[in-house]
Amino acid sequence: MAKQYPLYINGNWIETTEKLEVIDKYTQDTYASVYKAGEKEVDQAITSARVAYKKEQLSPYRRFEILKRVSELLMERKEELALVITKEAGKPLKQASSEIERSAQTFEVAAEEAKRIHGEGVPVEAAPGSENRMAFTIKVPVGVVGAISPFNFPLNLVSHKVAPAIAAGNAVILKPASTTPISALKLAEIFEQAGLPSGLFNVVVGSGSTVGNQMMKDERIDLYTFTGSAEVGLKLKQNTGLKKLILELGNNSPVIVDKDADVELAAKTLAQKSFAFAGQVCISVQRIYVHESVLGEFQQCFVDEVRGLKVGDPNDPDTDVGPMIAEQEAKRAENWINEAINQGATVLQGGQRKGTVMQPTVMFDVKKDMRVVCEEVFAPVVSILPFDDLDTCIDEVNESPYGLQGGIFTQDLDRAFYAARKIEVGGLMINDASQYRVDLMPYGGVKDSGNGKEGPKYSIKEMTEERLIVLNLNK
Ligand SMILES: NC(=O)c1ccc[n+]([C@@H]2O[C@H](COP(=O)([O-])OP(=O)(O)OC[C@H]3O[C@@H](n4cnc5c(N)ncnc54)[C@H](O)[C@@H]3O)[C@@H](O)[C@H]2O)c1
Ligand SMILES: O=C[C@H](O)CS(=O)(=O)O
Repeated sequence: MAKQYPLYINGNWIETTEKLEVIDKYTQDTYASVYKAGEKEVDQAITSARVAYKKEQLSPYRRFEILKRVSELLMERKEELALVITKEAGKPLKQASSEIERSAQTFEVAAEEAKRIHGEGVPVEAAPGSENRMAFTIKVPVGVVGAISPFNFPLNLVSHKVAPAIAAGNAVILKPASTTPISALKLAEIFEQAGLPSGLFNVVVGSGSTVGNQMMKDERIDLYTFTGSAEVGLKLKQNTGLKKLILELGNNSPVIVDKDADVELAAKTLAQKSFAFAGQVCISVQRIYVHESVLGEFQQCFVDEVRGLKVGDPNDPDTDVGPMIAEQEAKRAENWINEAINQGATVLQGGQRKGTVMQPTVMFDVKKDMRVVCEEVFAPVVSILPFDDLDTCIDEVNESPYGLQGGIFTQDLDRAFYAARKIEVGGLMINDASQYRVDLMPYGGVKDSGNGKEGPKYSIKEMTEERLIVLNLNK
């Protein structure tokens, strides 16, 4: 029988009357089931977070110790946890293992940051009439953080919310994606083992329209941190009133291969990185703008590399591209490809789908208003778009409503920096794919890709308030 996972509320493992099945995304068999949170459980989770926040004022050093221990335990349980991600998300094993390592890093960095939370001196004595005053700020936690996470990095994107929230002294209620909730429940086990007091971390599983909806309307949550689609991000913005809201949303990442690029480096890097987790990564390369003078060389090398990717069973340690999260998503990608073909596009490689597995696909002869180009494809599909003038290319790059990360391959520093100033993104990679991310760096988008930054140091800034203290002295 498939393993059953209870919810984690106030340090207790809770079984409810309804269960949700978690499917193995490759075999489509039932992998596990999870007890679903109803209104009562969501309410209990928020109440216990509020109570624990008031009661459990952990010192920064204690927060450091707990988060450091979580990081160690993640590494100790790496194999088991990687397998969970492979089953519940369909992520190829080697990419799932790397997610565990990254998650351990996220916790380690957050642990260190817990010891560096401080305010600053404010020179109020410089203002006329304030000569006898001194002032400084302190950083205080926001209180209760409501976190809602997507399916594609079920552990590390949860870690990016929970680790900084705890480092900053907050309590958390997490709603993971209902397709991939097991990693989050495993994290709760690890927190318990690491000694986090009850109530500071709670996991409630259920759909967006029930659990998510209830969370976003509850006045007792002080800050929301959401990663997911722009569509749901907008709903949160419309429903969370004046509460603080961090939004990490979608993208359709551009990368430019300029006339003086190291074409082989560009082609190999982009082929290796663009199809990771079947393109279901928010910073996946989607639009590759290639200078006409290097187009032939790039295309040949890129397509050859893509042909070498191993596609299929995510349990195979050599697999590069596994299944998508659901057949309906793979069918959507297939429809977008066919729609582009009907409008004149050609397929240089791939294009076929078998169940949930979509072949890594390279499109050419595309137009900028085709969905595979202008919307977020979130599938293993990239388009090659030729250009001859860098300014016109940058204008086209910036026509996208999104702006998370992008890239440019060039050996000309002037052109690289020119592009860095002009391209409207949260992060630009020079001589790398848009997918570059290490967990300590500031990460977040502009325009419809959201607002606020993640990366422990930056999330802690978002998840604390700066309080001013002024001393009125006699002399
Ligand atoms: N910018 C980033 O850092 C980043 C990272 C990963 C994924 N993403 C984006 O996430 C999307 C894919 O993930 P997804 O399909 O899980 O996204 P999604 O928006 O469908 O779901 C994200 C989360 O929101 C919940 N949700 C759904 N409807 C809700 C509602 N009405 N109220 C409250 N919560 C609700 C879901 O249950 C899930 O937990 C892509 O657009 C991708 O680009 C962005
Ligand atoms: O899907 C988007 C993620 O933010 C990518 S990563 O985990 O940061 O690499």
